[in-house]
Amino acid sequence: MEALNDLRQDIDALDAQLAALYRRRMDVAARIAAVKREQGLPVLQPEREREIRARLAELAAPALQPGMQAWFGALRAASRDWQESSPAPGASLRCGLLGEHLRHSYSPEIHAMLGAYSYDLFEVPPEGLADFLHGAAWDGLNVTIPYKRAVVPFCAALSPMAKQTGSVNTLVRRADGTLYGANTDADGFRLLLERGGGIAPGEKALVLGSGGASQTVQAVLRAQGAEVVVISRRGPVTYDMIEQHADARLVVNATPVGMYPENGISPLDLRRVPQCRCVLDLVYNPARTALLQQADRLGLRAENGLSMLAEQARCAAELFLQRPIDPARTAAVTDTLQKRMRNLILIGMPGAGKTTVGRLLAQRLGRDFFDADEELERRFGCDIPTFFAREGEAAFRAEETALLAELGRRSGCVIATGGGCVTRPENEPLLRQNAAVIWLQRALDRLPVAGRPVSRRTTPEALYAQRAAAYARFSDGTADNNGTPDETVRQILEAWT
Ligand SMILES: Nc1ncnc2c1ncn2[C@@H]1O[C@H](COP(=O)(O)OP(=O)(O)O)[C@@H](O)[C@H]1O
Ligand SMILES: O=C(O)C1=C[C@@H](OP(=O)(O)O)[C@@H](O)[C@H](O)C1
Ligand SMILES: [Mg+2]
Repeated sequence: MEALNDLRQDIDALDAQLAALYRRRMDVAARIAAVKREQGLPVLQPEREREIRARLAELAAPALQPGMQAWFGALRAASRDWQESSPAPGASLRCGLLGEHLRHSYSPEIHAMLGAYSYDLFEVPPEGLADFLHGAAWDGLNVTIPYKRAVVPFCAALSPMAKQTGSVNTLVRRADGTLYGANTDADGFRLLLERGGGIAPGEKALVLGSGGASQTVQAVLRAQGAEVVVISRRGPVTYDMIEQHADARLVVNATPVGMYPENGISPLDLRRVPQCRCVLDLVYNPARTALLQQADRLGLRAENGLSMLAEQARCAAELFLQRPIDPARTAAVTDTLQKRMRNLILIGMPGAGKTTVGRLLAQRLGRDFFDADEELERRFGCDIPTFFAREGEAAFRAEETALLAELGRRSGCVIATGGGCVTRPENEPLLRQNAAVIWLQRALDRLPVAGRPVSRRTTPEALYAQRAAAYARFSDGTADNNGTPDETVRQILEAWT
């Protein structure tokens, strides 16, 4: 007979090993929790649970199965509780954006995708700046206008780029309480430049504007060996001297010209820079400024400032958290933001379902909905046939264009247009500046004509022949509306959100 005590020693030793394995298992579980959190995955994934149970079934004799499955089931439940409650790294950090007047900022949204820290907007008047920086309300900050230079004297140490440009957009309070200032706008612009195809040493780049953002852009371009010419209204090289730099290969807009709500204005006619192959606009609202739309038309590479915004935030988050964040996250953040910011605009034949599908789509997305025709009827104080009869089509089109200019500069809305909005070429940039424009298609014999003055004076076939090319030119893609409105909405959600 074996001695009971010896056997108990064996059991105790095994328990000690199991306890050590348990600790290791929980450590791995916490790391899994961090990855899941970063990827937005739930802790419990039933598919994975099924897989594990099937695998365990192979690992013990049938007689041991019930007990072992129960035991591992309890282990996994404890692991899930642990994953739910394990604190995310940085969860206790208080970060935010420092500025004087912070209007709508995308930074809280972006940082929510990058880390678990809190992120607030800190509006501080100039006379309160020193107290705020010395105060205890924050651990890490992004800095914006007008403080990027003003915070430099408060820093005990600066990153090389912050030192070189005299501009700080990221501040962290270090363990010893002193402040470290960095310029991650430079990282952001480096990425934007790369997306635009880069610049070769000796190539000429025109930088529009001479303010803070321009200083950072210039420093990055010079570091890559570019010949930088700064164009500004009052500097040594003004806009009327551009022809002397017609050999420039790259144009960077570092002015706020064309930025919301001043949409539609361009700082420069790109035809004056005939050798240019790429245009980078630091503006990201609207997504396609007048400058970038012209670049598109001329067949040039064109990039807005959204990826720069996302990359400067990712690099700032690395400093807040003191750990690396996968560079691929920038593309994911940019994509999410771009989809959230842009309008979804429906165009297409009268009666194709723009109003019906648009309203439903907005409802599904929880977005604001605007129907151009309804909006005009409200303004006219009468329905569209009455307005057509009284004022004529030209007057209607003029009002429609003015309305599209207003609606087109919004963000994140669903907009149903009137079927004839493609008859005026000037409406195209208004619609496209900040939107995915979707051509809604429905069989011509299903289109109603009642209440539609244009449809009543012609046939759907003739109207379609007149307009099809314009619908194609104005749109980024199509959606088929021959099924139910629900099906059409699903198609659009799938492809465009
Ligand atoms: N997918 C669909 N299935 C059935 N009827 C539809 C569908 N889409 C639109 N309709 C109907 O067609 C008519 C015209 O739709 P509407 O949304 O007013 O078109 P639009 O705004 O493009 O002129 C409405 O009576 C609407 O209910
Ligand atoms: O096709 C057109 O020229 C028009 C279409 C109508 O809108 P729907 O497309 O919503 O019917 C309305 O804007 C107006 O009657 C002119
Ligand atoms: Mg309509």
